[in-house]
Amino acid sequence: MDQTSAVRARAVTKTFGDVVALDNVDLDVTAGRIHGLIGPNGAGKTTLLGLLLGLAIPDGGTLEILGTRLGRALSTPDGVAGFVDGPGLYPSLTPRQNLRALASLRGYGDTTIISRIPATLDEVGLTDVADDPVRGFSLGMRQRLGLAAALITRPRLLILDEPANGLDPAGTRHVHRVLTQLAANGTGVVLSSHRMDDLTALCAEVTILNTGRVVFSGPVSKLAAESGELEYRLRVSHPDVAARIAASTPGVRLQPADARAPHPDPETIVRAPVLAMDELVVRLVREGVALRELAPVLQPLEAAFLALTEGTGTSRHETDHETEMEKLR
Ligand SMILES: Nc1ncnc2c1ncn2[C@@H]1O[C@H](COP(=O)(O)OP(=O)(O)OP(=O)(O)O)[C@@H](O)[C@H]1O
Repeated sequence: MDQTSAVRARAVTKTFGDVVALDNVDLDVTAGRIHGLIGPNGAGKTTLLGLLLGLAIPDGGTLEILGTRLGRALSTPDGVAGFVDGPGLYPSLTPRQNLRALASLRGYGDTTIISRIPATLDEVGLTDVADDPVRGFSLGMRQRLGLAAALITRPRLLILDEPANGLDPAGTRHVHRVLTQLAANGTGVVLSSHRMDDLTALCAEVTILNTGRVVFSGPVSKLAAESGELEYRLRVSHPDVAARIAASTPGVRLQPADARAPHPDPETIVRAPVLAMDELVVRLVREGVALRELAPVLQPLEAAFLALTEGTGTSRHETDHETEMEKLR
């Protein structure tokens, strides 16, 4: 057994009636890394997170968490914490009381855990509202408290479902810092999210699920490299000259400008592999065209995600819906 493995899933399958939510899924998460889990709606992410948290049992395959193979019992594996479908909180209690209650519910009512409550609330930025009822909290504040409830047990594997949901930019940065620090201290993190910017910022590795199957798993850099051509947005001092140079650079194709993104400076959109882009930039500069902005229209992770999953998302829901419609006709 690899000492650094936080999750090792092999050929995991889970079905709900006719729906195959997970189909022969392999997953490797290394201790001390943040591993992104992505997929269209209905891809099986929540189902997989639920298995890792011990909320359900796979129908087939094997699941090792922190070096221990999971049995058939429905219980959170030792060293694991987190939430799916939003954190479960008591609205009438304060954050401090919530953490006490959760600690004792999980059998962690000892003084060590209780004594960590103030520092944990501080870690997620809730000290000022530690004694206010959760009922009046915003979505972002609830998310922070959910994170605190997971952190207080000092997990070695943290499972999070859209932890930045409802957070403002400062809150998002705060949560990013907390997760990065946690991973630096050796905790493995599985982070399911639809927010590609969060995943790009935090994850070195991702697994992409589509209709219950793994369509990619590995380093984000490999995924970006495999995505081949990307669309780039250029803002330059002389757009007409830039368009002419782009059109004559091998491997570069001019694209229609993005009408949805009006901008005071006209933009040039091109599609090209990275080496052709290098050549274009060299040519622009040589011709005296100043480059003011050069950025991918879509982040490489998002582009690869769309390429791997486009047209198939929610297909099971649509099929179900169509079947229901058939019945009604
Ligand atoms: N308890 C359940 N009973 C029946 N079907 C279920 C159940 N849980 C999940 N499913 C089905 O399993 C499939 C995977 O669902 P899951 O919630 O894991 O997807 P997801 O990737 O988390 O989607 P989303 O991004 O919308 O949260 C879907 O087709 C869903 O309808």
